[in-house]
Amino acid sequence: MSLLEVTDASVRFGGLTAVDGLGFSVEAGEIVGLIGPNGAGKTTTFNMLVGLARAAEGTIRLDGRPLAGLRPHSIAALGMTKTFQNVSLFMESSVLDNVVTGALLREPLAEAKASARRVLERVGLAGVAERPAADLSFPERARVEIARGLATRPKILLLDEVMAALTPAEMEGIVALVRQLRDEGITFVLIEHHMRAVMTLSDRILVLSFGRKIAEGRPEEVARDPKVIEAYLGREWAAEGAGPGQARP
Ligand SMILES: Nc1ncnc2c1ncn2[C@@H]1O[C@H](COP(=O)(O)OP(=O)(O)OP(=O)(O)O)[C@@H](O)[C@H]1O
Repeated sequence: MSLLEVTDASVRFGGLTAVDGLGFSVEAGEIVGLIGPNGAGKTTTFNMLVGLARAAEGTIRLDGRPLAGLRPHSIAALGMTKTFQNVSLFMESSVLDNVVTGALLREPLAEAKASARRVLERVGLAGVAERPAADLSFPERARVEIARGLATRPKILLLDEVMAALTPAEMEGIVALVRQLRDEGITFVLIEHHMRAVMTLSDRILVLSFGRKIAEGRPEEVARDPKVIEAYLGREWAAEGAGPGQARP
């Protein structure tokens, strides 16, 4: 049995089908990349998985358990949570308090604080625990976002563009952190527009276009798939070759 199994899932917003008959599975210990053009349905897929968007059709199972009708906190308690697109920390709050919000899912405040400190140690941020999140560098903020997810003690953590604001050199540290966390037993699905990062990190890649899965396979297979090059990669490779990634928010 796969850790996560999605079968024929669709999400609609009025007349728009943002996720269209999607099926895929994720094995425990994998790092799976989710790529595709803007508007392809990647974030909606994550929202559907964690209970923030309702699947009109299809089934989602975590460890064999159907998630239909469950709210985000219940799904997080079962072991799946996501980070928010482009990092969305409480900037005025301390790094520690940002991470405590994740730990409070499972524990009362005093224990949650102790757990959050352990998580900050794990991601290399123990030294900045008391600082406001706004004081941190972009790579440190990406670590806090990951730490907040980790604090919920996920089996599977969905990362939504946590590297969006990073330079290629800064991404290397996050890539190494994700690998380390996977080696410690956490499964990842990541949405990322930085192709070098997603290609290096992922064991397997799913490609979405207009809400449908158009390809799936090992990074090198996906990278030479003509459908993927046409729908997405041609543009992304060209953009990366032309200069630095996205502007910082
Ligand atoms: N809450 C919503 N209400 C209506 N339409 C929505 C909503 N959320 C997303 N959509 C639409 O659903 C489609 C898929 O959007 P989604 O954000 O999932 O794409 P994405 O692949 O994550 O894009 P990006 O790479 O730009 O983040 C888009 O057409 C988007 O405009």
